[in-house]
Amino acid sequence: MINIEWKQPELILLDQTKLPTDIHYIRCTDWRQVAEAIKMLRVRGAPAIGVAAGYGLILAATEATQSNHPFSEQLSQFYEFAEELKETRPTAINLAWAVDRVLTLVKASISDNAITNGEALINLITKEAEEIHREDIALNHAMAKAGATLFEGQSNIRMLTHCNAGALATGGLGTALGVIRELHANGQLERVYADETRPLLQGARLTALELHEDGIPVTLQTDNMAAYAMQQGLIDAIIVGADRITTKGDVANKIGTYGLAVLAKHHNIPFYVAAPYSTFDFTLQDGKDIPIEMRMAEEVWNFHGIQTAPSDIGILNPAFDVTPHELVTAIITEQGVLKPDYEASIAELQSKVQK
Ligand SMILES: CSC[C@H]1O[C@H](OP(=O)(O)O)[C@H](O)[C@@H]1O
Repeated sequence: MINIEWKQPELILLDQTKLPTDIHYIRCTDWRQVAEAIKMLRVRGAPAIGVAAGYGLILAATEATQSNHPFSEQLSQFYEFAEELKETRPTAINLAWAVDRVLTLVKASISDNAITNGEALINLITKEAEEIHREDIALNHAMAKAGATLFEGQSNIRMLTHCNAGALATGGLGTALGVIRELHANGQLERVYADETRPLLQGARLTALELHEDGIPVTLQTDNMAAYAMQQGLIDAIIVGADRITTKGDVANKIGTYGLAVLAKHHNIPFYVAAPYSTFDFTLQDGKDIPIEMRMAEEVWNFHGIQTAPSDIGILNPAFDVTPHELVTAIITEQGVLKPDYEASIAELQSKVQK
């Protein structure tokens, strides 16, 4: 399954809301289609929405430069479109990171008079969007290798994961699932316990699908079974992805992650987070300041058209929660494994990736 593919002049996205039963691709020729796909989680996963947004900017620039207006006005229109794309989901920093990376390059090229027309603008954005995608694929492989170092000498590993941090959440192998794939390839993995991950079931629909297709033994459990699995001694380690990590190591990830981290502490089970450098928010120290996306109520009282609760009651539907750094055993990145003191190890990461 191809998750995201740029085929000039279209961005082809696998509609993940229809998995695991239907393979349906969306052919985006308008940046608004990309924005809708991100908002409705047709494409989802922190790195993947960054990659998709990068390609969405090509479509935005194409529309903005089709008018007969002066290039300066076309650029203003492009910047407006870019901001709308950036605002589709607030928590995953990779979306803003990708848009800002392209905009920074565009503005620098404009000020150097390196681009003076629509064609040059589109070519510049296309190259950068493709580079963001290529980079994410490479980062996933490096992260998988780095994560496997935490399990040297171990075998028959039983791993619990939450939501989907796999190929469907990235441009490549996956973050958490990239490490899982590496351990499987090394013959070290016994089984993965996948939380179904209510309300949108990314674990059941996506992670179980990815692992099953790869021949990796997977056991699906409802989210409220995770505590039982740990209490019964079925879990050796937990590995999850992330949507935003602060400079002191607080981690925003899919709702339910914080509860797993508390349980892991209680049961003395290592709790690992896997994320590329583009998931770190080097401007934010405290996890309580991470904006948490509150999603639509019907995602909780309804699933695929089946009503599962009264529709006129109060509904709480935060898409993410924040795990304090004290509960995180290690953070796996493409640059290596970060361990406490996270302020120091994340500062070292920042110096490596921003030099
Ligand atoms: C590779 S990390 C992906 C990260 O994004 C998911 O959220 P969503 O499905 O709402 O985009 C989840 O938090 C994953 O851990």
